[in-house]
Amino acid sequence: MDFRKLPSGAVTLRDVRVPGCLLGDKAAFVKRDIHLRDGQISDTPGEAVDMGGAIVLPCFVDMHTHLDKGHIWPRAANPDGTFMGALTTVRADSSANWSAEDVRRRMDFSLRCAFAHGTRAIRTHIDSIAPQDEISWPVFREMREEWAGRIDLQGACLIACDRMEPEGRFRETADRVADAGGVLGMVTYPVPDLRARVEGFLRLAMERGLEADFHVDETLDPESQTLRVVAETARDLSFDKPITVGHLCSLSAQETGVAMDTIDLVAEVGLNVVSLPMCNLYLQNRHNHRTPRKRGITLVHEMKVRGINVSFASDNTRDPFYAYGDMDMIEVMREATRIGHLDHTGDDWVNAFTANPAKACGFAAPSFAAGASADLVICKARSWGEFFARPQADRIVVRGGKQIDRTLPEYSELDDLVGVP
Ligand SMILES: Nc1ccnc(=O)[nH]1
Repeated sequence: MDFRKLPSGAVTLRDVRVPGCLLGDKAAFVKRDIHLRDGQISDTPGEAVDMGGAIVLPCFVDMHTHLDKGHIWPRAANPDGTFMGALTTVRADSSANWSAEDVRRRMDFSLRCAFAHGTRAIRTHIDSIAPQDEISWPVFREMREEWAGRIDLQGACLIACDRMEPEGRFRETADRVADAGGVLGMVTYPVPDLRARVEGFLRLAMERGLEADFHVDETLDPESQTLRVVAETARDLSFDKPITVGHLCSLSAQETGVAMDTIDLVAEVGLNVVSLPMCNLYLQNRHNHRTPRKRGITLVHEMKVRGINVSFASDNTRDPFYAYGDMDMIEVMREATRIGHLDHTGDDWVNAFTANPAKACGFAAPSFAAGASADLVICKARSWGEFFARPQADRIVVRGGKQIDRTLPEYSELDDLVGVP
């Protein structure tokens, strides 16, 4: 198997393995040949290439990112690695530096990384405390257009619940989001009038026909139970668009009965869950010079058995909320598998990086059927053991039937924006 170059015309990938769960098959992998022709998966063979049993995955969906914050680290490092350190550092940097040009160049950098690693669709949160919404949303719209056909982009506004005034300036932000075809997003903390705020927020979404996406309980304080308020309010309002809830770290610190009761409610209301294990591992349970004891990942196994649509995503990249990351969903798979013990628990977790996030966000479902767009990631691994043992840096990414150039952008491109390390 030549892992450098596929032929440029119609091709048959001979002897590849597709995860069975992506084909509705119970087997861990299904061995088959895949024909690519005219940009699509085809029934008609092309030039045969022996792939030696390589795993083929559909391109990834990264449903929770922050492209507007990406790569500010060199000029805005988190001083102590904590959540508060992240919040205050980002606030200062955004008010000082987030011009349209600054946001555009950093977003484009992240999109090029994501594309090179094999991601085809991304939802990004966009910090939208006025007046930043006026700067970042037009940039997002430009980028979405520029990247159409390579990466499908969705935007969700991001604002803390105590800054979100449903009768005030936030109405304008909601209009801007609606006008851009975006998703209404908010961070929930345990504030005294949270229920009224969530209700006001969801009513704004309903009036505009918008989906909702919440950052919820990103803390290990077991008393932070805003997930219940989001679920109950959505149920009481009969909110009928998809809702995504992200983080949910505090569930992992709560007494089991309390947490399970809340998860049952999440299943009943049909919320989509996205876990961000890399960012959680970085920020949660951090006290300098003390070894962390907790991982912060939400209760993904308990959710999965209850039929909740569970996904994983990148979250932040090289910013104060997460110092590392490269928009690489195979890194997310590797880390999530280690952090959350996704191994030894069945063979269908790959859905949580492909089909589940597509469903949560309404992106096209991955498909290996003839006629589907040929958007594939091919790895030099014949089992999950081989797959997870290496970073798959030599993967092939095929988009629209063609192998893409996977060269990553150089960090030095951003030196004039963010400083030289
Ligand atoms: N984990 C995060 C919470 C809030 N904002 C972010 O950018 N990231």
